Amino acid sequence: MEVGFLGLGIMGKAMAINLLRNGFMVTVWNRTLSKCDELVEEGASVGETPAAVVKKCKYTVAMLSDPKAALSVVFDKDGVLDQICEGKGYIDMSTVDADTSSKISEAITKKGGRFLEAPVSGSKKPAEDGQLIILAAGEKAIYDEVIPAFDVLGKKSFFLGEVGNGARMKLVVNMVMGSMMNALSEGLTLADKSGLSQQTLLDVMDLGAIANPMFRLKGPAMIKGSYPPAFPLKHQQKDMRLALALGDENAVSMPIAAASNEAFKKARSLGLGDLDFSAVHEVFKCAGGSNEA
Ligand SMILES: NC(=O)C1=CN([C@@H]2O[C@H](COP(=O)(O)OP(=O)(O)OC[C@H]3O[C@@H](n4cnc5c(N)ncnc54)[C@H](OP(=O)(O)O)[C@@H]3O)[C@@H](O)[C@H]2O)C=CC1
Ligand SMILES: O=CCCC(=O)O
Repeated sequence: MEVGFLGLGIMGKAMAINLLRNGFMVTVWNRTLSKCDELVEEGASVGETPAAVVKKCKYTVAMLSDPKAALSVVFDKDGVLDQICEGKGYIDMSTVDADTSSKISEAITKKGGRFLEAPVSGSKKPAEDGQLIILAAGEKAIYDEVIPAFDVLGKKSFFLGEVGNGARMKLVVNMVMGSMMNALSEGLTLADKSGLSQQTLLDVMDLGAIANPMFRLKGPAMIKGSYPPAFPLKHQQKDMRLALALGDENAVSMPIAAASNEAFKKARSLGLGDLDFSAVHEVFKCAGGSNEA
């Protein structure tokens, strides 16, 4: 199967490499074109523009930072819309809101193309290992056709119905995850200020009902103040913002998510946006003071 891939950031690069290593022919494009070089070494071809990629491939996948990027790659000059037509499919795996996804879907289908949104749960390592969780929605026929690619990228795919449901599900999941990260940061800071060992706190939690892979993976690095980016904090704050907007639309009160969003915003204002989202811990350390050296 020949697949186009637009967006070679942390996630897109790992996903495109996985496709190449599993026998797919992949044509890549990235706004910063030099990022395509590593993919070429893995056997990819390069398209000069999103339109050139769509022209060449029956299916094109996008993995872009946010709604602005997702819209720009479709609607701008030399974008996806220039070449999308009957017989071609566009699969947007970026995390965006349902409105953005619907706008893209409408424009693609108006030109005879087919659209699937398919945001993912799972971060850099699951992307490298083909262990993502895929939250697809849109046209079922294209979903069925691209299952071989999803089977390479992920460990489980869900088809959630009409366009927008994949985006909504993804935002709810990340809203919970972001709030959990804030609770962990607060707990680590409280333990430290109370004279307790932060590592012992992690050990205790890992044996009980609130044990989870995220605390296990991120906790030890957070104690050390180390935040190499797997999921950039600026993207987590974007997801919190979009989840809060979904709450507004549905009159759902979300005080925990709102407080967490404030902490992520504060972290961005401290220049931590490109670090891992666990760097929100620094906000709590600043507010609470730290007994760590
Ligand atoms: N990292 C993670 O753990 C996860 C991320 N996600 C979601 O996946 C998406 C990608 O995340 P990730 O790979 O981490 O992000 P990165 O920041 O690493 O990569 C973002 C990508 O978007 C491109 N981009 C940004 N703005 C524009 C624009 N205006 N026009 C064209 N391209 C643009 C970047 O291009 P350039 O290289 O030129 O800057 C880059 O290819 C996001 O929606 C994120 O929320 C979902 C699950 C997990
Ligand atoms: O959107 C990012 C999700 C990160 C994760 O699921 O670990």
